[in-house]
Amino acid sequence: MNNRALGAKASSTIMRDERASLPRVRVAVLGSSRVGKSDLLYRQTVPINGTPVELEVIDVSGSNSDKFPAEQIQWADACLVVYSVTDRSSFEYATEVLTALRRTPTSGSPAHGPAGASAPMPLALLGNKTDLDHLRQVTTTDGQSASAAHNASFSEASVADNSGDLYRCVDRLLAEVRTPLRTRKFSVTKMLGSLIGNLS
Ligand SMILES: Nc1nc2c(ncn2[C@@H]2O[C@H](COP(=O)(O)OP(=O)(O)OP(=O)(O)O)[C@@H](O)[C@H]2O)c(=O)[nH]1
Repeated sequence: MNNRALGAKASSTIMRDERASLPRVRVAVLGSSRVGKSDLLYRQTVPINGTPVELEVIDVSGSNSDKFPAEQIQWADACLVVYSVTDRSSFEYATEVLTALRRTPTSGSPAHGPAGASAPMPLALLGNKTDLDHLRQVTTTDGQSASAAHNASFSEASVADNSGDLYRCVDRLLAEVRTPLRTRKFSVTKMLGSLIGNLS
């Protein structure tokens, strides 16, 4: 193995080790077929309320996109429900999913604190494919009303355009996820820094 390969291996090990110790936040993506879910999926380290967490955005619809994945959302810390603004039936399915999610008791997933101390699951509704405005079957007002009725945040985006709307939508959703306490580390450096700061 040459130095470059060794270096790459070492840094990937460090990244893996760092990631392994981070609290994990999982966002479940739900929605009908062909609404654009696969472009939404990612995994990366992000800060939530100042704490770095390992964020996973995962499609839980599986092969049968029109069946409510009750079991798969049990581990989720937040849900992102997606429809296409060009497909009325995908919007209707999204509103059914929001209703079902609001009825589903939240589990004791790490980001929601100890089991039993359940807070409402943070939900976001996302209308995708706004670049196809001429084919619209769902108005912005429809989306806003449905999200307000289910206490979900609302965004529209063109995921294909990669305009940053998606990240703003996920950011808003994450702001509602309580910071996981499970593996938060006590920072001696920070504590010393603030002590010295207070003394000087
Ligand atoms: N015009 C446009 N097309 C999009 C956009 N997002 C996704 N698509 C297209 O929509 C089609 C379906 O996207 P997918 O990501 O496969 O949809 P999905 O929801 O994962 O579909 P399933 O795997 O069947 O559940 C693809 O051809 C995408 O290229 C968008 O913002 N605008």
